[in-house]
Amino acid sequence: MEPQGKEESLPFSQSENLGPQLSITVVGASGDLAKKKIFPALFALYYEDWLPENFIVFGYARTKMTDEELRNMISRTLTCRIDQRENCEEKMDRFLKRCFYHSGQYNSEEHFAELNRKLQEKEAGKLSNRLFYLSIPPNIFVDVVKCASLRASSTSGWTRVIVEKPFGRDSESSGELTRCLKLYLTEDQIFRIDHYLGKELVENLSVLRFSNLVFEPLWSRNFIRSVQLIFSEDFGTEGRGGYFDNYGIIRDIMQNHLLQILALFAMETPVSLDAEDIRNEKVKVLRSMRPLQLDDVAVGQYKGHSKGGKSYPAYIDDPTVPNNSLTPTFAAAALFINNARWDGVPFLMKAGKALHTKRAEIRVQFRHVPGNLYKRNFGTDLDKATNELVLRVQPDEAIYLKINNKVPGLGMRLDRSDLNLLYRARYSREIPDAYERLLLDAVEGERRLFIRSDELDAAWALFTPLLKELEQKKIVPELYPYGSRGPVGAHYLAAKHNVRWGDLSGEAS
Ligand SMILES: NC(=O)C1=CN([C@@H]2O[C@H](COP(=O)(O)OP(=O)(O)OC[C@H]3O[C@@H](n4cnc5c(N)ncnc54)[C@H](OP(=O)(O)O)[C@@H]3O)[C@@H](O)[C@H]2O)C=CC1
Ligand SMILES: O=C1O[C@H](COP(=O)(O)O)[C@@H](O)[C@H](O)[C@H]1O
Repeated sequence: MEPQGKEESLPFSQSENLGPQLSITVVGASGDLAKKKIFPALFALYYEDWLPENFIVFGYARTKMTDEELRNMISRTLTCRIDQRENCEEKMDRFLKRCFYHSGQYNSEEHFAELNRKLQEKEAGKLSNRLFYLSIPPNIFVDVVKCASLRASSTSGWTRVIVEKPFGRDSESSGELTRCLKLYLTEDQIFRIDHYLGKELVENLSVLRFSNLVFEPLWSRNFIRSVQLIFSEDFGTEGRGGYFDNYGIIRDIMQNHLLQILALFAMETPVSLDAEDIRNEKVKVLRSMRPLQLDDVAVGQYKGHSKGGKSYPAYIDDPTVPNNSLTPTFAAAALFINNARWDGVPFLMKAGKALHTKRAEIRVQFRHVPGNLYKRNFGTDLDKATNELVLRVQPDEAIYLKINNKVPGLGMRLDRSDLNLLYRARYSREIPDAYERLLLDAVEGERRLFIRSDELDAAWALFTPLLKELEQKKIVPELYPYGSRGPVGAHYLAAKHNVRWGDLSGEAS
């Protein structure tokens, strides 16, 4: 049965926190992310009364649109977990009445001054906080931050800016972006989003470790043999090839999403749950990492493939991708943390597009049981008998622990079994989208799940030399068929570190 615990913080309507006016401006409102994620997340928060009673949303982009056209766009494209709920249409009508649009250029102070006038009109002289969500390509981040901060900042409350990734392509460009953003904003105003930090299972990682006696004592090189962070998508870069070719899978997924999970996983116990305490510990992990070498990685790129009468394109078939592109769509890497807790433990990362399945998970493989009394029951492959803790981030969120168990009956036959916490069986409530959690945190000024500039610097310091080497040496990625399990190089990499990929063991729960 689902637990009936009281929520720690209450929705606004229940806490009677009418508070100041909140004005959210989605810059790039005509774009893919705004339609797919941001407006649906705002509506879901509104539906569940998490937003203050007096909030408004402005869309801003170059595309000419009236308020009514923006509202039509939102309701037409809106698909979210609330869709089938009671009163959804009625609530949607009320939500849409709070949505407005202003068309302008991204580098025009005058256009942001016009936006400011419209915002002031709606805010009607009340104490107002303003949140800007930069859902635009990175080359215009600084223009927008400049214009918005000079011409459309709140004069009575706070002004915060959510910045989407990518935060640069390497240490240098990321440092330059940070320097330029800080000409107009303080670090406290910048909310760098990594939506993986807003995923339920990623947030739960610390709860699992720090509030269960059975896990924390095992969380070190003494008991853990390897940690695997796995991201796979069963579709290619369709429609985003132009962006992707300039970044590649290491920048798109590893340097941010997987590395953030690694830092959370491996950090020492923070002094408190305060954002700065947590981020201090994450930075220490990132700074303790062994520099990445070329032989710590395997890269791949998908090629065309036909299956069941259907043909799937190669990466380079995308018209926006040059046909001699060496950009990896798959990478596996072995990372090490040079500290007392993790010395010698491989943290294996694997990320790929156009693979056989869509999945994101954290797999913790434990060491062999020393002097295992039941050794002979496992045959020659003792690796098959090690415990493994799996946090399946998506799809179908779950936490399960692989254990050895006696098959009931006479005699002594052992079996691999799971202690399984499957979220959909345990909790009847829906899991909020990561963007809902992160938007709400930004509104509430909770920075725990956002990336601080020193974390970003440390993340780029780790990956930049490797990325440069791959590019300078023109390393040719190993081709793998669309829809396959990826290049064989990933297996050699794991084998070099004496481990196997848990997701390919055929035992995934
Ligand atoms: N889409 C996704 O799934 C994800 C996106 N992101 C990041 O979020 C941000 C937004 O992504 P997404 O919505 O896909 O981006 P889009 O390419 O859809 O761009 C968003 C809007 O920005 C404007 N725009 C696009 N290209 C240019 C340009 N060259 N110069 C000026 N304005 C431009 C367009 O609005 P108009 O022409 O009306 O001004 C467009 O509607 C990006 O930084 C992206 O990397 C991050 C994770 C996932
Ligand atoms: O940041 C990104 O994430 C998406 C995957 O996000 P998910 O929440 O759907 O798992 C990925 O497709 C995209 O390439 C990348 O930029």
